[in-house]
Amino acid sequence: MTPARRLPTRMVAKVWGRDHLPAPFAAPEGERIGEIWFEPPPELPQVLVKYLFTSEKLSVQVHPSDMQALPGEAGKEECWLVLDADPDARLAIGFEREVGSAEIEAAAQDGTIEGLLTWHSARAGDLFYLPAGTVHAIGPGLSLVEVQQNSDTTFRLYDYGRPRELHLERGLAVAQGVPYAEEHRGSVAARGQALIDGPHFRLDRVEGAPDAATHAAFAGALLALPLVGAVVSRDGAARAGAGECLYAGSLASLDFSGAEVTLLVRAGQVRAA
Ligand SMILES: O=P(O)(O)OC[C@H]1O[C@](O)(CO)[C@@H](O)[C@@H]1O
Repeated sequence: MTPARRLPTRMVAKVWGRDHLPAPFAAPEGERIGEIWFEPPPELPQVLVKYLFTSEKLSVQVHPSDMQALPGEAGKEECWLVLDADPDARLAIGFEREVGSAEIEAAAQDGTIEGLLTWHSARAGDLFYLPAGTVHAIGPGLSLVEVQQNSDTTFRLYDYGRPRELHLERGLAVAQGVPYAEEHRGSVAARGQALIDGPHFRLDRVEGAPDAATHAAFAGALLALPLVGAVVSRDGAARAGAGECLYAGSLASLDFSGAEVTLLVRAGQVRAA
């Protein structure tokens, strides 16, 4: 088993990102940072974890499943755990009513697609799981952790006239014109510790040290992201504080005595095609 180590981060500038990030993050002078990625380690290549910080809307977009992805691409299911939200922050997931492909296409072209989507209010602790094919957009004023399949395959349907590439044809081929299923929405208050146990990844939120059930659920390779406090490897070689991410070969190799709130992530049972 390779020793635990802190993962390198990658800051990604986005038109919808922020000039000023909440502590402990800091955007380089003059850069509008939207995403902070933790580079997936070779021992756990299936999942990618990012922080997202918005000041404007993301594109209206959709991702393919593994089955729909072309060679060289990967499917992308994702979930969002909201960390902080402006009082009026919202995100769009799914349609208000069933819509056909022709209607989605026309609405993407004339910009009315925003009005066809369901805009959900978002507060700290809210949780949203997005199966592939779910049309979505994240609104301004949100800080969240995104756990996703390790894939960068995004099809933009509409981008508010911003000069970025659209992928209408491929997006329409995978977009599901249906309302968002309520079962995919949750919260820390309602779900407690085990937040998502899906085909592609598992996400837990642990306060203090993990209990026996969590140890059983995280027997193999995992990522530990402290939100409050710090996690260290028992050999003392690696440490992560808030805003950082540790890779470890097993949960048992980590010491949580300085941890207050930590996210744990591991791969699910389905391997990318
Ligand atoms: O195309 P945009 O608006 O930059 O959004 C892309 C981003 O949206 C997300 O898919 C979240 O919905 C991120 O994983 C991705 O990097």
